[in-house]
Amino acid sequence: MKNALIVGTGLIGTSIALALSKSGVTVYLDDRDTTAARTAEALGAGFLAPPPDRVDLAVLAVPPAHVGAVLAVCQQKGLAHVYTDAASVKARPHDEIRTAGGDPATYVGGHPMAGAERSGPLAARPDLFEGRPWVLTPSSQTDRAALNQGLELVSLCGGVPILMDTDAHDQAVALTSHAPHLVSAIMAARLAEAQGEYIRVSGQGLRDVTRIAGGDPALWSDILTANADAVADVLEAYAGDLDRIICALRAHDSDEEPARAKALADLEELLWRGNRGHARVPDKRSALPTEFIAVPVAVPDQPGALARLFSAVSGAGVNIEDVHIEHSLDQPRGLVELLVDSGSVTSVRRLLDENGWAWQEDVPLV
Ligand SMILES: NC(=O)C1=CN([C@@H]2O[C@H](COP(=O)(O)OP(=O)(O)OC[C@H]3O[C@@H](n4cnc5c(N)ncnc54)[C@H](O)[C@@H]3O)[C@@H](O)[C@H]2O)C=CC1
Ligand SMILES: O=C(O)C(=O)Cc1ccc(O)cc1
Repeated sequence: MKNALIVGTGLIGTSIALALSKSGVTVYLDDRDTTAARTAEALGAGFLAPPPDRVDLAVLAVPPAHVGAVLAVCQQKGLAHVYTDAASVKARPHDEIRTAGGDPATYVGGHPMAGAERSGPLAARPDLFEGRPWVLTPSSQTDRAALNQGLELVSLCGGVPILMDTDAHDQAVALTSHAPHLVSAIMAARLAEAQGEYIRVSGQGLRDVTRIAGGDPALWSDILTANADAVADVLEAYAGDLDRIICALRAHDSDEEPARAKALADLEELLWRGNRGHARVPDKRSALPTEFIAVPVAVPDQPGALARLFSAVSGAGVNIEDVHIEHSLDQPRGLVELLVDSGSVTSVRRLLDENGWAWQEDVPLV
């Protein structure tokens, strides 16, 4: 791929543009919000100018409801040889392409399974898609060349391609992304009016399960309404579990021994099933080929402490594959887990010792 056009320079479009520019692709930027497009250009994502000739690929990183119409306009102008999008739902945009007068042959649907709860170009990162699944949804009308260009895009962004049909994609993300987003919002919504005194008593777990509730409500209502039936099916299954658990909690101190036993069995069954489901959630580690070790390090809650830690470790050319930070509110320190290649652990520990960092026993992750 020599050149590309990104339409929609928010979080996802700018992240794709940054990754492509880093790989030497000439990137042109377009957004109906000129501030977003200028910001993306200032970040080094590409050029805010119409492409002088037809580009190899146009990526439409606009909200799902806009994909069909934007594609039809871009195709009418002949801006690119091939088109893809990044929308979190696939069946409805695909149908809308036909009604908007678009050509399905030069289009392959796409959905990178990476993002954030923040929107806009300032939240973008060139490594956002590194090791992450990226679904492509070619239809029977998609040209082979369009699929190949989509695969090249995924590869240039460091993603892991997964081919699916649009309905299977939408059912999958209802389970893994859309219904979980709503549950996160339901939990966070309970806190909106709660007493401040209660909110103070919050642990890291609450932060984990409510993080995605910070997402843009306008974008998420577009996503959820475009996949409404599949999301409602998953919520009904959650409701079944909730009903059973409410009954179990109400019956746990019943006078009847069989009722107490059933209540406990129902509660434990859900908790064990939860453990099994949690163990199946893939993360970056499972997409990476080598064995990684987590090295936990105590880090003081001081300005510049993280920067000093990273520069100490990267001194030996060690690549930090991932970082988990456990903040302890009201504590003068946090725990930072550095994820490194097993072959680098000895040098990492030596560097930490030499620079006065307290590390704990390493934990093999795979
Ligand atoms: N936020 C996330 O974590 C993820 C989002 N996605 C999908 O990526 C797409 C973009 O989402 P974000 O980057 O998060 O949103 P964003 O709000 O950060 O960026 C969207 C951009 O599209 C522009 N835009 C809207 N309509 C337009 C139009 N008709 N023509 C030109 N520009 C237009 C907006 O001005 C905005 O700058 C959405 O379809 C979303 O479903 C996919 C994966 C993750
Ligand atoms: O913030 C996160 O962790 C996400 O999982 C973001 C995300 C949001 C929407 C998508 O369609 C895909 C990924």
